[in-house]
Amino acid sequence: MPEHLVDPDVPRDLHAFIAGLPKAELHVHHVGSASPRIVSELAARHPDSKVPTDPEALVDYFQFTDFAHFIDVYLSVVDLIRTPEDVRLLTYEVARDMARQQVRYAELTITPFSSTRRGIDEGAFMDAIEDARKAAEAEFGTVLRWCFDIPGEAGLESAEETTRLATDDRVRPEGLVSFGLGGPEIGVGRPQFKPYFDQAIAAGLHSVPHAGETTGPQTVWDALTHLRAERIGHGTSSAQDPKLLAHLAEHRIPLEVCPTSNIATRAVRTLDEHPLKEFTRAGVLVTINSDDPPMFGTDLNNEYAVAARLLGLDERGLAELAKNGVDSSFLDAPGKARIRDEIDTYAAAWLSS
Ligand SMILES: Nc1ncnc2c1ncn2[C@@H]1O[C@H](CCC(=O)c2cccc(C(=O)O)c2)[C@@H](O)[C@H]1O
Ligand SMILES: [Zn+2]
Repeated sequence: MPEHLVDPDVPRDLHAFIAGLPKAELHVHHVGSASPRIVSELAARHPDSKVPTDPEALVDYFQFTDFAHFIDVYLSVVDLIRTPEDVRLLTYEVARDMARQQVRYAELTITPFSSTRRGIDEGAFMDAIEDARKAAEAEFGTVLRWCFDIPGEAGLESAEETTRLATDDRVRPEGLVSFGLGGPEIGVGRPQFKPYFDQAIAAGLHSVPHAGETTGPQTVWDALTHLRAERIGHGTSSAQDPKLLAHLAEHRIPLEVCPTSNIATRAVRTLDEHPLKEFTRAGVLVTINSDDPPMFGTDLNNEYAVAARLLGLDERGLAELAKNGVDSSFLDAPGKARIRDEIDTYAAAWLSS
């Protein structure tokens, strides 16, 4: 593990336990998962870009003054992905990084609109991700599924296009399981996306919008009411509304919590102010995720270490947290049972050694 990711407040032993713990990741962005090596490789291929080619310089480049700055930088990395081969390489390498962290199953959020509008052919794009998905499963044993998200700030044209790509049987990829909405929330109300989510849900997709990351709890209510959200991306500001917390707990709507992301984008001031503990205290089902790990200088294992510290968890608690991820996923029942068993077997062996 990189030394900067060893939380001194978490015992070394617990870090080691997390590193080997089988996990599911439910909230992680495709382009946002590009490792510094991949980003610098792509930046070198496309020297007209403002993205640094030196991995050291990337660390500074990935320091964000606020959420809008983060999205600017994010889009400069999106600009580096220009060919179906870039897409395939990125997807395959992301799966390799996941496998190293014992991620058995991941729902990867992809924004196909951003690629098709930049000129990548839609059929070639779908072939590239599917090809990488199959290779990753065969070679690394990591099962990937897709969430296609609308980049809300790009307007209803992006909603229209994303919905078409997600629902047209001639283009939608086999691995697609869910439909999302990302990007800035301020000035991008959730209700306007209802018709698109209705279509996606009618086509069999699960609804997983981002909400309450950079705006208040009303956005989470809107995602539940208008977009029929089955899980909430972040949902951070839900902590401000006890009725909402009770609703999420009662209806077992999981939150996809990404603690380090919230600090890096300055959605939350410090980790100690992060509401994760308030969520669990209110009985809300939480899952732990990494969002855009290299951009936020983190990885999924580190997010589990952060959660262990914020929630005061030991090995048993961490195993339960990993099972929350599995239970909240859109994997089929036998697949869920298999990973749950693996977690139990791993934890039992660890605790008896
Ligand atoms: N923490 C996050 N919270 C929210 N979203 C996050 C997070 N991390 C990553 N994203 C991704 O950022 C994209 C934003 C893309 C976007 O806004 C945009 C606007 C105008 C034009 C274009 C374009 O492509 O031309 C794109 C989202 O779709 C989402 O997948
Ligand atoms: Zn996200």
